[in-house]
Amino acid sequence: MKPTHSSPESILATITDAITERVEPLCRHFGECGGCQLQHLPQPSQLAAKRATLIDVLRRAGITTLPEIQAHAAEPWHYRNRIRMRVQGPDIGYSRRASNDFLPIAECPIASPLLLQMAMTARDLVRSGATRWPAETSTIELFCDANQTSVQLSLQLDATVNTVDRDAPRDLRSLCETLQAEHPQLVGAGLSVAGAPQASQTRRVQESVRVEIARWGSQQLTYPVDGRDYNITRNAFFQVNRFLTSAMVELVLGDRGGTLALDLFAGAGLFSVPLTERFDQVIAVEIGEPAATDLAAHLSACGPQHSARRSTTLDFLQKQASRLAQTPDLVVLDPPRAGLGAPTVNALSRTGAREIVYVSCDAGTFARDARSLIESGYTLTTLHLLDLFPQTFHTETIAVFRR
Ligand SMILES: C[S@@+](CC[C@H](N)C(=O)[O-])C[C@H]1O[C@@H](n2cnc3c(N)ncnc32)[C@H](O)[C@@H]1O
Repeated sequence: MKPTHSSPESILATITDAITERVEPLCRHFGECGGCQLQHLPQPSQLAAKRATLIDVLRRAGITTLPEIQAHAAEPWHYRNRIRMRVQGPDIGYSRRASNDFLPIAECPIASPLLLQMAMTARDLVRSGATRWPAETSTIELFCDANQTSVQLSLQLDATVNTVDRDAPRDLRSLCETLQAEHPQLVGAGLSVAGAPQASQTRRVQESVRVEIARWGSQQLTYPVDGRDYNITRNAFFQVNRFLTSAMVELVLGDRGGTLALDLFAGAGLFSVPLTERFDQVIAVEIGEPAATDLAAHLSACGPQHSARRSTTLDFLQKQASRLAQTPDLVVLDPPRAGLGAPTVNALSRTGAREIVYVSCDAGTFARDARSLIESGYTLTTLHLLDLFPQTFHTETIAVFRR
């Protein structure tokens, strides 16, 4: 196998340089801001570039026989249901491109319009002295449902549990009440500081360890997808593109059904819940909190035959999967960017699963894992490319493997 020398991002940069069709970027911050890389290309060219990158990355991993790549795209602007911004003084912004320097921003056309408006309102309220950020606020995160009916606010402080300002909970309440008067969609908020990670946690989970020190309002919002209501706790993972969530569920489900399905890296259960309508038994595995608690609540409402396990995928596969009553008909995998890695692929293939649906947000680790799955006897039968992150170089794939 030829080693991969270039990252998918650098391959994509080379491909976009070769595309001659250009459009005027919509955002005044484009070029300076680290968030978007592709606003100068029309969406079909962005998709073409992502398709070429995917093929290239798979080829470099030694996978040359590919099914036809089926592309899926939706509205390329205002799609993000979650934005995470930096706070500096009264201002809100992102990081400058290729730098950690702060860039104050006044617009973000990939964000849900309501979330951007709320961020700007909060900034203006603080600027005017009507309220203030809790001392040491470094990050603001806003999360809404697809229809922008409810919003959760998270503030993160650059402090520890021991150094946090005693007025911080009161400042949070004042900020939320003032903001809610302008935007009644605000349903809840939380204030957190970085917590010490535990040695047993994976890198992805360690990054997100937060200790919540104050709360306001409710802790969840209801996120309807295809007529199913998901109750999502403020900081739990949820797919970020509000226009493509339903398409993702449809692609993962297809016309699948059977006796046993495993949903690994299950989050709050976006795929697990509809799988319970098609399979006699669903076992869903998630390690991160608060997603694991949301998952357990969602699955317990689906019937006693279905279960949520709070575990890493690898631990589950190595310690519990051998005790399964039957071979899984289906395994759904949706890992973070780090992908699976060899130990997980090996443990997975020992389950004998007949079909694997692998949802990936990183072409490089997907290509590595796809090669390992093929070497362990699976065939890549279907490949979808979703434009989940328009205007950026990020790719999302859904791949089906069978044996
Ligand atoms: C990309 S998200 C997918 C979630 C879910 N499938 C969805 O669509 O909402 C990945 C999830 O895997 C969880 N996770 C990260 N590392 C894990 C591990 N080693 N074992 C199990 N879950 C893990 C994260 O907390 C996160 O909820």
